[in-house]
Amino acid sequence: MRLLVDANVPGAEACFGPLGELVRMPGREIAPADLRDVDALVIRSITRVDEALLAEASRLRFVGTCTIGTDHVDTRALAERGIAFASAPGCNAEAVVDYVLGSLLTLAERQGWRLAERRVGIVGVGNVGGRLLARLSVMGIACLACDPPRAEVEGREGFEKLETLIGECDVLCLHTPLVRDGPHATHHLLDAQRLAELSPGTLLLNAGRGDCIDGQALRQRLAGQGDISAVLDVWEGEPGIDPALRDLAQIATPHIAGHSLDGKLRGTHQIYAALCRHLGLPARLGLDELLPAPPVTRIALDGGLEAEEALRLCLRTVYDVRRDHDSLRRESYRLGMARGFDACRANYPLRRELSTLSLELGPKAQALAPWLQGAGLNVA
Ligand SMILES: NC(=O)C1=CN([C@@H]2O[C@H](COP(=O)(O)OP(=O)(O)OC[C@H]3O[C@@H](n4cnc5c(N)ncnc54)[C@H](O)[C@@H]3O)[C@@H](O)[C@H]2O)C=CC1
Ligand SMILES: O=C(O)C(=O)[C@H](O)COP(=O)(O)O
Repeated sequence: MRLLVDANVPGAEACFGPLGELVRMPGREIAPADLRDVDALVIRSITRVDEALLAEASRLRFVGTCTIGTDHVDTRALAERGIAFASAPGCNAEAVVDYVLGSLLTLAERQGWRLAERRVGIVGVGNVGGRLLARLSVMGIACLACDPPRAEVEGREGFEKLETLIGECDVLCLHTPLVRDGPHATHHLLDAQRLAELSPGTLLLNAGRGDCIDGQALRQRLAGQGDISAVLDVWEGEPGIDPALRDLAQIATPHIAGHSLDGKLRGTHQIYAALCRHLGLPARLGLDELLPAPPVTRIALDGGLEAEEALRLCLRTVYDVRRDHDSLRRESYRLGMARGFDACRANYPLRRELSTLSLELGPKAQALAPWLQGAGLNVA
């Protein structure tokens, strides 16, 4: 069996090597001719799998994406050809929540506010939004949730309209998939009109898909009135994103919100397990065998910090979102936008999830235990 695997899929040799001949390629460069003799294709979000890519893929029987999002895959075209498909739901959701909390606490520090004073609106309450809602709620942060597809199935209780979130929240977090049509389409979900309705002082964060916001309208809103802030991890036209929008966003990162090593290896392992099932083989390799020990495992706090400061400190021990903001600026100036954007992602430094950190609290810090545990730390 011949497997073609994106060069940015970690753990591929250990997982897929024993199953057949492994070929690695940068995901954006995979072309129809590369699939001629390939039986299984393993990708991330940057390889568009459509009719054109499949034109010469007569041997292809399995496509797996080690990502949550699937908008880059024409699943109907695969089904029509009898090609099995698998994605990795939830694999990097914890990493995205770490990113969101790290970004909010960074802006709170820069702009002089506290998370406790803010009401957070979460749009898209699935694996990512649901975990974010759970963590913020245990931390006592007021939240409103909007998820019309879930409300339709589960009932409206606990869900609000997008207009309510826009009118009542200080922070709006977008965690929706990109859906181009149908009753719950998300393409330009935040269009010029909805962006205009955001109250002054609102913080808008997008870690879903870039096309869920009208980027040109957001640029105009940020540049024109300068009264809202934006944290953007995803963009229209990646990797050649709008440099003006990059400069206007308070935090601008190159689609790395989910890029913890834990999240990426979970994604690889989920696709490995799906491919083994497809082949009727046992998945012999466990996820634990892929994950290395984290470089920092314990941190001790003795008091003198209030809860949000303590969380900011712990988060920055495992992951500092400012590093990714700085590297996008630096690399996009050095190499040009598209090459710089992709270079940050290809050379992404080691990042572990907050849950890999155990926290020891001295007697004076014990009162913080439930709040910090709710935020995602293991409190010893
Ligand atoms: N920036 C990054 O690195 C990452 C981005 N993502 C993106 O975030 C998206 C969400 O991820 P998950 O939570 O894991 O996906 P999920 O599929 O578990 O949840 C998505 C939720 O959005 C809801 N939704 C769909 N249409 C909606 C609409 N019009 N308005 C409000 N809610 C709507 C769905 O009902 C669902 O509950 C992914 O589809 C992916 O595109 C995911 C992981 C990493
Ligand atoms: O899981 C998803 O969906 C994502 O957006 C991924 O975190 C993106 O990973 P890459 O494909 O950009 O490596």
